[in-house]
Amino acid sequence: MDGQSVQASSRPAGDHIADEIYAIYRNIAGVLHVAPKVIRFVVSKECVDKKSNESYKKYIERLKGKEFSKTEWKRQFGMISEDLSHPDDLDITGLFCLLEKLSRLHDECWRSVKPGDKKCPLEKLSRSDKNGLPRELEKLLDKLRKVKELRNKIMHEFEVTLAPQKFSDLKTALLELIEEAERVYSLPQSEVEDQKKNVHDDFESLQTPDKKSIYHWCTRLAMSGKLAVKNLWKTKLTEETLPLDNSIVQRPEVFHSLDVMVRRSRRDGPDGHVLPYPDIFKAPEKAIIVSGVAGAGKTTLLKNIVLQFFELQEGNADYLRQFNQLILFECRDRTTESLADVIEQHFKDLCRELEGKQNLLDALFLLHALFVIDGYDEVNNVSTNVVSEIIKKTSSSNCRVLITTRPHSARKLEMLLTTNDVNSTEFEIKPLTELAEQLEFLTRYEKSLGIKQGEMTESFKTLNKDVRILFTEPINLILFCDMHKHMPETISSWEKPGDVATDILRLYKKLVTLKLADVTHLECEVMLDDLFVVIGKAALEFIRENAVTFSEKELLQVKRKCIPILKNTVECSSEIILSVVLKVNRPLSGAGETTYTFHHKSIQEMFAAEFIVQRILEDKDTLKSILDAEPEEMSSVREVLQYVVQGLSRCKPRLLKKRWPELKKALTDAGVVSFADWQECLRICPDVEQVAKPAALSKLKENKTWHVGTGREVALVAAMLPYAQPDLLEVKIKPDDPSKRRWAELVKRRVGRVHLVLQNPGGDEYKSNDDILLPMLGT
Ligand SMILES: Nc1ncnc2c1ncn2[C@@H]1O[C@H](COP(=O)(O)OP(=O)(O)OP(=O)(O)O)[C@@H](O)[C@H]1O
Repeated sequence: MDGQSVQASSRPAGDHIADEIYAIYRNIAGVLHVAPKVIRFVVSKECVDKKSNESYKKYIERLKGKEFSKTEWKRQFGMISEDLSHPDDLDITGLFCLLEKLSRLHDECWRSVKPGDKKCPLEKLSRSDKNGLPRELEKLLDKLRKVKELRNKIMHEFEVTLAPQKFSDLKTALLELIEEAERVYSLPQSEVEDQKKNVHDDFESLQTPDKKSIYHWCTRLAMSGKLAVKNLWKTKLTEETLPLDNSIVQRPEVFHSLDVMVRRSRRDGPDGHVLPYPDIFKAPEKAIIVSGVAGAGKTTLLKNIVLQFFELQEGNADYLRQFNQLILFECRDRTTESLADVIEQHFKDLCRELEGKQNLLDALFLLHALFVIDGYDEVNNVSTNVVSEIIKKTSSSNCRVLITTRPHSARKLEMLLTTNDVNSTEFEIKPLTELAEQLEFLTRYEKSLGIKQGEMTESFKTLNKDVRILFTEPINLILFCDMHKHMPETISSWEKPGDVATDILRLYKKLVTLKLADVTHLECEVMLDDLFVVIGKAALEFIRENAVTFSEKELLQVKRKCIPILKNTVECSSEIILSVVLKVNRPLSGAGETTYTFHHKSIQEMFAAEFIVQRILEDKDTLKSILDAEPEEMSSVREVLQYVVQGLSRCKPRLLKKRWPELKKALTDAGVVSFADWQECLRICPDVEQVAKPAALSKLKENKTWHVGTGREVALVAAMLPYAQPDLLEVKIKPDDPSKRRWAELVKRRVGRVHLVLQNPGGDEYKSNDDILLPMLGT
């Protein structure tokens, strides 16, 4: 439903609108209320052998003579929850799925029983139809399909939603369905007449819209809901301000269409199946989790999906047609207390009407709405209630949830969904590992930022492969744009990945210095270091509480701490510094107070890490006292600790060695335990042997065969081999993928065989691949 009003031709506009409203009301109530009633009746006839309190799962298991595992059930009956025993909560799609699967299963039952051989579990359901012939369900399913198709058109295409003719089409389709059911199930004439009469009565009662009915509110939403939400979000999401120099780009212009990998279970990691991101909506599950490391592009993906929802045109973003309303909520929000408040932000005008808020909420859950929730890893005491409310209500509605999270909170999220009986599938954002993808990504920004064509991409190509593996996440590519703009000379000096992170903080200092130079001639270097410590400390305090937004009041406290440092420089105000480091955030919903954030959470984490590194360098306090975190706060500082390890390894490797037991304990307390966790650490600290060791040992514990498929994995395995050797090492790579240095390290460190499969690029099957083969000579 598009939510646009079609203009009247010759009649007064008021009349025409009223006609439209009536038509929408009837159509919606028809598909949401009357049609499911009729289909439920048919389903009840198919299920005469099911005991009334028996769940469909138990019933099907009884017929099949075997139990379903959770995953099997999820795969085959995604829409039907495991303990559902009555179809009241199912809409037309769910009912269709149930009837289709059950009828096929019943046919299977009859086929598997030879006459006189064994007892058929179906005692009441008859195999013959009214004419004594073997029952044939295809025609019934066709009639049902017709109803389902009508429903889809009414719910998804606004021109159809307001077409009066569809109301009578629906009635005809339902009456035909009843007649077909009469034949298949040999129904007595009186029962058929009763059913038909009910349909007539229901359609009659819908002739006069009832303003108190929930379908009236569904109609209101269909008329103006989408437009209201579009007005709320479109301008706010269309532009994107880049982290450091506040350049503005148009989001749709720079959007790089990301791929995702399906994750069957958290333990096994992605199953290697790569899909374009729109395919996530093909999953049958109600909840879609999109996970990805810091800066992988989760929020950006959501924002683009929201924008595309408002621009639905023929052939574009078809995957969003299944939804007719969209609600966006950010877990970092610390002021919106309930789902009703979220609804009010989205539909201000409608909510002004009496009982509007509650009615809209109920109507939304009847319609096919998509709840888009960003950043579950950032959930706080307030937003957790809103998220729980959405998930609870989703379980018994037609809505779906799309929710993003960093990987470490995915397990908690999955549990929240499972306990609320909402099934889910997780998709992990695929890192941009290929040079071609990275260049394509940068080219868009080059164009949007007005940089000479090829200038930035050429500079990127000069990076050695070892450094390039750091740029597999969008946030790092964005920071590369900043580096290219402000400190192009440093790019050529990068030899190792660790060189890059320090330069990001240097870049901030340079930008603040430039700003300060406008107002003072004083030497700022020491002062800047002190200010960065104050800001880093504040960054850490907020992260500990899982807060990425600060209120005006909280910002004031930081400013106060800056004042003594700035005491001699009258002209320098703390505002100048903070304006470079922080960005002003008007709440996306337009309601509530203005807040402040770092340009990106990763940058907040880098600042916090820098503060910790400086404190460790003083070598006075324990890490525990520097972190000052409660046990339950430790998981929030996980990425910060990784940056600390990286920073220390670069500036004082000996100190890192000395403080490693403390750091390792802190990392473990922060939840770094499995191989996947250590691997993530190793991505940020690729040359740190202290990290490589636990990564290697945990990997070996999980698997004795190691697979290597990308240049990034070559580096990872090369770092781990000194500490553990797998039984089998299978390398399947494109010859140009790995860095020469990392590949040579891998070959040298491997004790035992390497099973190597080289995937030469198409058209170059006879490539010599000397770079890969040379290090292997003599091994
Ligand atoms: N698909 C994309 N196309 C273009 N730019 C992107 C894309 N994804 C991310 N970016 C850029 O990278 C930055 C970081 O991405 P984003 O904030 O979406 O990451 P995230 O995964 O949500 O990170 P976090 O977990 O730290 O919140 C964005 O501000 C945007 O500039």
